[in-house]
Amino acid sequence: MTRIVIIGGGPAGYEAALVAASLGAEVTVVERDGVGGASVLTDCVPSKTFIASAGVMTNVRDSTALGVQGSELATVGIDLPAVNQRVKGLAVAQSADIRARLVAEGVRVLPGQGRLSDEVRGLAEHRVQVVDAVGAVSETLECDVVLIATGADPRVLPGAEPDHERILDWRDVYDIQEMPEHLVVVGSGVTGAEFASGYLEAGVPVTLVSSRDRVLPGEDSDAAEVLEDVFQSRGGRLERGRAAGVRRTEKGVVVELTDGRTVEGSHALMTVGTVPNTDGLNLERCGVELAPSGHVVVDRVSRTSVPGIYAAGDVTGVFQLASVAAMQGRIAMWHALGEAVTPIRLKTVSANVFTHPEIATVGVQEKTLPEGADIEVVRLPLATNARAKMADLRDGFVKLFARQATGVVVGGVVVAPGASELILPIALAVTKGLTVTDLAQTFAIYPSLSGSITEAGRRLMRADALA
Ligand SMILES: Cc1cc2nc3c(=O)[nH]c(=O)nc-3n(C[C@H](O)[C@H](O)[C@H](O)COP(=O)(O)OP(=O)(O)OC[C@H]3O[C@@H](n4cnc5c(N)ncnc54)[C@H](O)[C@@H]3O)c2cc1C
Ligand SMILES: NC(=O)c1ccc[n+]([C@@H]2O[C@H](COP(=O)([O-])OP(=O)(O)OC[C@H]3O[C@@H](n4cnc5c(N)ncnc54)[C@H](O)[C@@H]3O)[C@@H](O)[C@H]2O)c1
Repeated sequence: MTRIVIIGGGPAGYEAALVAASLGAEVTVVERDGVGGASVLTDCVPSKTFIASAGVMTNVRDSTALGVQGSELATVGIDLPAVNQRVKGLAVAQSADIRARLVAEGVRVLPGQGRLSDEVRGLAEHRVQVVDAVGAVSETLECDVVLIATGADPRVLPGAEPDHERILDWRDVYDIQEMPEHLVVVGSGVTGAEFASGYLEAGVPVTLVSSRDRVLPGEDSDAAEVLEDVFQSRGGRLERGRAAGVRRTEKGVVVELTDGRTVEGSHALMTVGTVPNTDGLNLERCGVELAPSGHVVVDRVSRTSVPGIYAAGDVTGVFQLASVAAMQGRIAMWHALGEAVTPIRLKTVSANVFTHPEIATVGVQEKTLPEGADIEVVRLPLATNARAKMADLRDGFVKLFARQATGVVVGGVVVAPGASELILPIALAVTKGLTVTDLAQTFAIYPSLSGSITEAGRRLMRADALA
């Protein structure tokens, strides 16, 4: 029986464990904080749960336009301790569910910090030590396959170290007892944009410090523009600049920018990226290659430079998404256990920014298209959609990319409330090589936002030259 040790129990680790167990391997997961990983306990699940509450505030605020009375923002508010309790309760419950599933499938779950302890490089067998809370080795596991799935932690900007009271990272926010009087979010990547949008929705004055020309530099620029416009129209403040440091004052915090300007607030939320968790794993000693960024280098079937050692998830820096982490983990196990496996296809990954409105993307994107590429683009503003008009939704659009010659759909962007749900037909088309005609001939519900997707297909459909 193949013996597998997985270090890290987040989506990469637990999904890999489920696959390996179903294929008859002997599987041990070593996890230092809790099954479900940062994804479930501190990052993805908690932030989306918080955003669910904040989003209700937006619905209330916007309902006046639909003729609803008594919905003035002054009369509603967020009960932060109740929201925090809900966030933490849900995370703990989900972690327990995943743990129970692993145990039911015969996976051994060991608490502790895992580290490789191969004494000689290149052996077919590997060793993993489990270190307990006081630093003692509680067990040494011998195995045929190791999966490194240790995730990533918040990057700390020197001079802006979180004090976890006023200078926060995104894992601290569920411990504060009162809503910030004025939140300064530093960093406008996906994490910064989501929290800035969420707190603004919840009624907190927010300043977003963005070191780039546009927030969300990795996203479609039209989508980022919509987001900036909505953020500012709702009272959010954008401050272009790079933070050099953050210091506490008597009343709150001062964010110092590199050009000498300052931004004051009651709290600062640091969202300046992540660092992979590779410290103390003995990777270099065992010959596992790391990129200059510190991420573990893997190929498309999650192999590292050492036979029998795989890596998956945020520690690899390949698209930091729970869905990608999980797929990399599964692929690693299919490969290690001799199953037929398709190498990961990153162009088919769909991703969503949970702001208001949401931004969902899949496939090729405009900014990465080479000059003169054989790609046609159509963009339909949400404001032209009948259902959107009924719900008074004005901000957003559907964008579709297709090959000119064949009509095959190769990418799309949806900016709308619920874009995370609306992207699926485009993702399916991209994954399965469906054409704009396939989309155009699909019945969408009338009236529905998804009608804009089939309409985009029709706009790109060409007359049949053979008709
Ligand atoms: C604020 C925020 C919101 C996000 N929202 C989304 C979202 O909506 N959708 C989405 O797809 N992605 C989201 N992400 C990204 C997503 O959380 C990550 O891509 C995902 O957690 C990666 O999973 P993972 O298994 O690689 O790592 P993790 O979930 O980080 O799990 C790794 C685990 O390994 C443990 N570990 C580390 N070192 C050791 C060791 N030596 N021994 C034992 N255990 C160890 C850690 O404690 C952790 O529990 C978000 C990220 C952030 C920061
Ligand atoms: N909805 C989701 O799926 C979701 C949500 C959150 C995060 N994530 C993923 O997690 C990963 C990390 O995201 P992130 O947003 O935490 O990190 P990031 O690295 O994507 O963004 C950090 C931002 O901070 C900026 N920055 C860095 N130093 C700065 C400074 N001194 N002053 C001002 N700005 C500064 C950078 O320019 C960058 O735009 C990403 O891959 C992201 O996709 C996904």
